[in-house]
Amino acid sequence: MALLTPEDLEDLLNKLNMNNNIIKEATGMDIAQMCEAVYGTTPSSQKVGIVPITSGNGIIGNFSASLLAITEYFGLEGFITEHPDITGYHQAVAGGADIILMADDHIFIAHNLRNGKIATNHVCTGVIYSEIASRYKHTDSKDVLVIGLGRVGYAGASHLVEKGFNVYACDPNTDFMNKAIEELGVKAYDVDKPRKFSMVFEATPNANTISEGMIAERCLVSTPGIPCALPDELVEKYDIDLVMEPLVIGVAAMLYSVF
Ligand SMILES: N[C@@H](CCCCNC(=O)[C@H]1CCC=N1)C(=O)O
Ligand SMILES: [Mg+2]
Repeated sequence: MALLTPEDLEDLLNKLNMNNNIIKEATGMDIAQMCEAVYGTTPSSQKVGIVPITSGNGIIGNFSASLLAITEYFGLEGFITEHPDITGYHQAVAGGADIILMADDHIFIAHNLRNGKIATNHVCTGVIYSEIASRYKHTDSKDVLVIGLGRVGYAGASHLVEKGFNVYACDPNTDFMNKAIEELGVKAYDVDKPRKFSMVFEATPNANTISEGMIAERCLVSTPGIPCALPDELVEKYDIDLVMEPLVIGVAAMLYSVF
């Protein structure tokens, strides 16, 4: 899984506001409304404890600070514990946190200590970005293209199938592809028989995974990015609404999913 870098997290709130405007324009809803629609919840002044974790590659600069910024963006009180790891976890609980946010290199969780709900970043990221793609208002198609069937892509494809969309998917990993066909009933996107989609959800660690044959003249591409799935020439040539932000939108979904 691609680990965030401090550079990915620079200028986070500007990126959030920019993407929120694109989401509003393309779907008629902002990110808070979208999260509320998906999870049926709203914030109610929960206190969020953010615990830095030193395992694996260790603490990522700006990561905890980004989580605090996101928490406050949604009107919640947040705090970063002075210590990491177990000592930090103890400080978060003793400090009255209702929700704990913490991540090692494999799993990033939100855990609500009051109602027991727990969420992961990879599932919530897949769900919210695929939801954004599916709500594109400039189409009446039910076809959505999902590029990438790893932990994030699979969660998004599953969400779209549940919502009744026609999901076409592609992933170079045939095991991932077969699993999604068998378990979700997605159709394999056939590069030899290109179809042009107005709604695309991409979740891969590679650049330029979207080719010209895949997209309609006017389309919405929704992706956590890192790197960008769209080649520059396509962005110039077509009228593409691109929703691409590496962390905040996924964390917003995590919080709403445990309220
Ligand atoms: N242990 C570190 C955080 C490690 C987060 C690694 N996970 C990712 O980078 C995932 C989360 C969203 C996108 N990639 C710390 O507490 O500072
Ligand atoms: Mg990507």
